[in-house]
Amino acid sequence: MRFTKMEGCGNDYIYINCFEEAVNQPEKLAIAMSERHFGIGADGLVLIMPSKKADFRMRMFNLDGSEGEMCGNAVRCIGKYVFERGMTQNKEISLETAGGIRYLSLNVENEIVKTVGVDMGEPILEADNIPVLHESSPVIGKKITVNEKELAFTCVSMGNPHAVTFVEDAQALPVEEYGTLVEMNAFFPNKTNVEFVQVFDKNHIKMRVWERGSGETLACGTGACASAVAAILNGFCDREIQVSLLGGELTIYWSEEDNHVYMTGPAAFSFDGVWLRGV
Ligand SMILES: N[C@H](CCC[C@H](N)C(=O)O)C(=O)O
Repeated sequence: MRFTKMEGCGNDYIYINCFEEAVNQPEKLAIAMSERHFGIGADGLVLIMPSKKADFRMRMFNLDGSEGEMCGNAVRCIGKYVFERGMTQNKEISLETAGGIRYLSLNVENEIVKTVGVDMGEPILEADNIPVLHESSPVIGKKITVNEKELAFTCVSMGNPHAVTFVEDAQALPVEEYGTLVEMNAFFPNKTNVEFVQVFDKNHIKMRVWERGSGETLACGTGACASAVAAILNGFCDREIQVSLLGGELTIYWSEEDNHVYMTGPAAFSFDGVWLRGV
């Protein structure tokens, strides 16, 4: 089975073109391929598929085999993939995901996709729809105790669930220890992705992420959007924010006009390969 390794800000997935390859057990394949010693090594698996509702369809699986509804970094990578591999000539592309249809806008120079802008839609702030167990919406400052330390979370769904907390020093934080505890906390019926955010100024934040089903990754596109929305809701930032991640930079803009969140950032090919094991 042919595959392609791509990354967006260091958030790396294995991409399979399902117009050419058949994948029968994506959950198992995600676990096998994502494993670094017996597999390829990645944060998970992404399938590029035909769609009845949009130009293309994406399914994404975390490294533990669980399916995520949305993935911002993968959405940008798919834009680069389908354009540069001749699957479309369009620079405006619609993509069906389990979290809704997303609209991509490719910035192309000499037939190379330099960056991809994505209309990530409206952030979901109703507790029941994130979902998080909480009496009121929006969910701002929800207290969760991890290892005897109380943290306050702002909860946002970008199609997939995120819990964002603001910290003094993101670099010094025990992200793995705190991340697991929050991901698994009973307040989150579908578990959650967890973001630790340090505010530099009104237009610049740093984010580390603990991803549901994958652990700490170098970046998370939906997490960057959720963190920007949370920073704005808490009055820390203006509507255009640069998000510095361990693996790169994203620009997020939450429009007052249409309430949509817009993400712009890079996408890159790493290598093509052929998978020789089963699942
Ligand atoms: N890294 C992805 C998000 C994956 C989310 C996944 N871990 C989930 O279970 O929701 C991003 O760039 O948006």
